[in-house]
Amino acid sequence: MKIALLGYGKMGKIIEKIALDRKHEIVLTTSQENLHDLTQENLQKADVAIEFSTPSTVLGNIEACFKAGLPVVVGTTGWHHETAQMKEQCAYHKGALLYATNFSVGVNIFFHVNKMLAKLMNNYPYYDVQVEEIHHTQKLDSPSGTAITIAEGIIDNLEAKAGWVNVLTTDDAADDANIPVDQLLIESLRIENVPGTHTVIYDSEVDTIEFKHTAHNRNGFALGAVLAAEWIQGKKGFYSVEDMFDFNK
Ligand SMILES: NC(=O)C1=CN([C@@H]2O[C@H](COP(=O)(O)OP(=O)(O)OC[C@H]3O[C@@H](n4cnc5c(N)ncnc54)[C@H](OP(=O)(O)O)[C@@H]3O)[C@@H](O)[C@H]2O)C=CC1
Ligand SMILES: O=C(O)C1=N[C@H](C(=O)O)C[C@H](O)C1
Repeated sequence: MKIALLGYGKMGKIIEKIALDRKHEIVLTTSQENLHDLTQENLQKADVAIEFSTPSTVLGNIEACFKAGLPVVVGTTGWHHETAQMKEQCAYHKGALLYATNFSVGVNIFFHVNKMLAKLMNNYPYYDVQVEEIHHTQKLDSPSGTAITIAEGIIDNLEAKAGWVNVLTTDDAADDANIPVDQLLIESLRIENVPGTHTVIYDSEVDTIEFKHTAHNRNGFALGAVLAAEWIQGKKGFYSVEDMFDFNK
């Protein structure tokens, strides 16, 4: 498979290595330095694009792929409020897009169990719940896309919570005193070199239940993105990673 890497930073470089190990070819890489290479002609040399850039550049890159008729796998986070618009664009261009806030198998298992746990916790209303995410200090968006997916999984399944609010803190003690009880707190912490840690915390007066995923490195995210690029070949439509990792089977 011929791959265009849109965004060639921490993730783009690991994706390149894994793609080459899986016998794929990289025909285009783009970063801020060579944006002039992002032409229809260059995109059309690829079978698929893998997009890991920035929240402010992702939408333009997706549209460029749609216009070039190129399927695109999107890992960039921080654009969840534009999902409906991108779905419309995808349909208009008869494009193919697969998006995940997190491509690792472990986190996708976590997403699945998180929903089951939230449903169960309706029976135990004396537990309050919050989400904590920790990432490296270069991260541009907060909360993380993964934390938003976790929060949505809780809100859709736990009657006590109707929405989420984010607090970005520098220490480990977010002041949640002013947060309405029907809102789910997502606490974001930024600590050097942390690839991504997410914890769902159910707390009562007598105990605490913690459900936690810790990424040891970025390889799991990158492998999932390459698997998604293989999966989307020959497909049309707007997909989420749940279509690829179907845990309901
Ligand atoms: N879904 C998932 O599983 C995961 C998602 N992510 C997300 O992926 C994104 C990228 O993460 P990461 O690689 O760590 O970030 P980096 O900052 O390391 O890399 C971002 C890259 O995007 C490049 N870039 C900037 N503008 C453009 C543009 N217009 N077109 C193409 N590339 C551009 C930057 O170029 P330059 O170097 O010149 O500045 C840089 O190479 C983030 O949104 C992050 O949250 C991260 C890990 C896993
Ligand atoms: O920026 C990152 O690094 C990561 N971003 C994704 C997110 O926002 O959830 C996925 C992963 O946690 C790493």
